[in-house]
Order: sequence, then structure tokens, then C-alpha cells
Amino acid sequence: MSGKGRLVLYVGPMFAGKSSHLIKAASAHERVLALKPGFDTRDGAELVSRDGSHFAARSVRRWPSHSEDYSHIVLDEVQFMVSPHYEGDIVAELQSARLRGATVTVGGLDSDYRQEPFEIVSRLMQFADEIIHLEARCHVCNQPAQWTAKTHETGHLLETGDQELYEARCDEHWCLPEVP
Ligand SMILES: Nc1ncnc2c1ncn2[C@@H]1O[C@H](COP(=O)(O)OP(=O)(O)O)[C@@H](O)[C@H]1O
Ligand SMILES: Cc1cn([C@H]2C[C@H](O)[C@@H](COP(=O)(O)O)O2)c(=O)[nH]c1=O
Repeated sequence: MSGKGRLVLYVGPMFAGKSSHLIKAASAHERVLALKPGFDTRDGAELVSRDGSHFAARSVRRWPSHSEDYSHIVLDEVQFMVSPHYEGDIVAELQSARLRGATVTVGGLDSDYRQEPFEIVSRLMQFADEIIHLEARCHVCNQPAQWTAKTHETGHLLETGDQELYEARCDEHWCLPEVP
């Protein structure tokens, strides 16, 4: 494999369908290297969407060997692929896969629960050939939501969780969590 590949990035808040799109992208090919961060232990060795779809994936804390054997790479939750949870520079590794000709499809949160950008995702945006911004539905009013709110403060910026801890929110209903 050689020549210019392609980096496609799905970003948005939680519940926006990022995993669903990645699973569809992975399922469209016979041979795919699907990766998820070792930090996210919620769903075992699978990419899982809340719409019920799933796809077998490798849980990694560093870039896998033999990745060059794959022309399609799919990776979810890239915001977790940072030190000390990930050893290496995921942006450089994905860019290198793209440059050797792979089609790389990545999903991640563009901003954290404080509405601050995840720096690793912002860096990746610079190299993306296509960025798809997805929206969820606000948990309060059901209007389009581009933010994630945390329902109570735990003191952790990176913390796996679902609806018990996070909600999609629109501009009007986003707020910082109450500090206990
Ligand atoms: N607030 C919400 N807004 C939109 N979809 C939601 C919401 N809560 C649950 N869902 C469900 O979640 C699915 C998307 O989930 P998922 O693919 O896991 O998204 P993401 O990876 O972006 O968190 C939607 O198809 C819908 O069925
Ligand atoms: C906003 C926010 C989220 N997280 C965590 C919570 C979830 O485990 C993932 C996002 O999963 P999804 O597939 O996009 O629903 O990220 C976090 O650690 N910090 C945050 O600020």
C-alpha cells in the first residue's frame, strides 16, 4: 500500500452517534484494524454504540505492531489516547498511517464537560481530510445539542461514564456541575 490515504474525523458531544458511524465504517470492509483506548474498559474488546451496534476492537495503550498490514483503521474515543493512559503520540501515528495510504476513521469528543476543547482532538483536526460534526439531542429540551454536561463534579477530567454522569445539552441548557 502506498500513496495518500485519508483521515476522517467524527466529532461531537456524547450521545451524538460517533460510535455508530465508526461501526458502520468498520463494517463496510472485510479487513479492518479497529482500536479503542485501554483506558475505556466499559465494553470489553468492542466498539459499542447506544443504538445496539458493535464491532470487535483491540484495546490499546500504545500503537499496535503490524498496523501496516491494514488499509482501513477505525479508532474510537481518541480523547483518551493521552499520557499517562497512552504511550506514544496518537496524532503522529494516525498521520503516519494516513501517509502510507490507509483510510483512517476516528471518533472523539471535541470538547469536555467544561466546554474546553480536548487538545488531542484539536491537533488531529489539523490533519483531517474530512471532519464530520455530529449533534445529539439535549436531555432537557430535545433540541440539537453540541455540548456534554457532567451532572455532578468528581474532580476528574477524564472519567468513563454514561447517562448516570453525563448528559447532552444545547447552548441554553449546558451548565457546569455543582461542586459538592
Ligand atoms: N440525548 C441523546 N441524543 C441523541 N441520541 C441519543 C441520546 N441519548 C441516547 N441516544 C441514542 O444514542 C445513539 C448514539 O449513540 P452512540 O453511537 O453511542 O453515540 P456517541 O458515540 O456519539 O456517544 C443514538 O442513535 C440514540 O439512539
Ligand atoms: C464530556 C466528557 C466525557 N468523558 C468520557 C465519558 C465517556 O466514557 C466518554 C465519551 O463516550 P461517548 O462514546 O462519546 O459517549 O468520554 C470524559 O472523560 N470527560 C469529559 O469531559
